[in-house]
Amino acid sequence: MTSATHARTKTRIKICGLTREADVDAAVAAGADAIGFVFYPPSPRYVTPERAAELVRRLPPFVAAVGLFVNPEPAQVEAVLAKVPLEVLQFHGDETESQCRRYLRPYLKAARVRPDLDLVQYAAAYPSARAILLDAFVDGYGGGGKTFDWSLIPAGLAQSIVLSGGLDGDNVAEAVRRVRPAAVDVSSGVEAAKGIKDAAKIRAFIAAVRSADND
Ligand SMILES: O=C(O)c1ccccc1N[C@@H]1O[C@H](COP(=O)(O)O)[C@@H](O)[C@H]1O
Repeated sequence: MTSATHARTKTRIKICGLTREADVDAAVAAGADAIGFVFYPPSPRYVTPERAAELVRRLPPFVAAVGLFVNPEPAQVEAVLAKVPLEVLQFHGDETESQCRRYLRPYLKAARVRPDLDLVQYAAAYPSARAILLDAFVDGYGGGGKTFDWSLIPAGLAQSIVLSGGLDGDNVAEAVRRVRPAAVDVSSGVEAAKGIKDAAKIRAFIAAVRSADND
């Protein structure tokens, strides 16, 4: 690197929907920045607070635990927070800003992207969000392994972007080069089956992000 070139800020990487010790260990070993636990009971990746607490204990310092919720009752979030030391909350449903910020934790607000969604207006409704997580619109709220048209992402959103939706080891480098998100989030694209991660796919995903960071 010459004095005229600058290293890019590295794209943060979240691996979501973990249910097994081996998958947590694989994600950490591969260099994930954050691990996500799904507290949405209809999801095949759902974990109980007790199970998530066991898995979080394996995390080294500075790997963040993220809790994913869809339209939760406050009592559900409080019950999880009483048992699981989560650094960040992820709201993937139709929660309002005041519903997201009542827990006094950094949070990501998911936008389910489709052509008729005004993302600038959407992001403006969540000024307290740490980032807006962009996911494809799918039935059932998320985790569907579906990409969306990245050209729908406007420049100059007020918050940082976490890009998700159908990312995998084959497409994430292009996604990072085109969107330059603050972070990427993946579930289906690093799985052998729903809720069962594949260590080789996790490694390939993270290597692809890092190669794009260096372009
Ligand atoms: O993973 C789930 O089961 C899930 C359920 C409900 C809402 C969101 C969910 N996952 C999140 O969806 C996006 C995209 O995931 P994928 O990579 O396309 O499978 C991601 O942010 C997951 O955290």
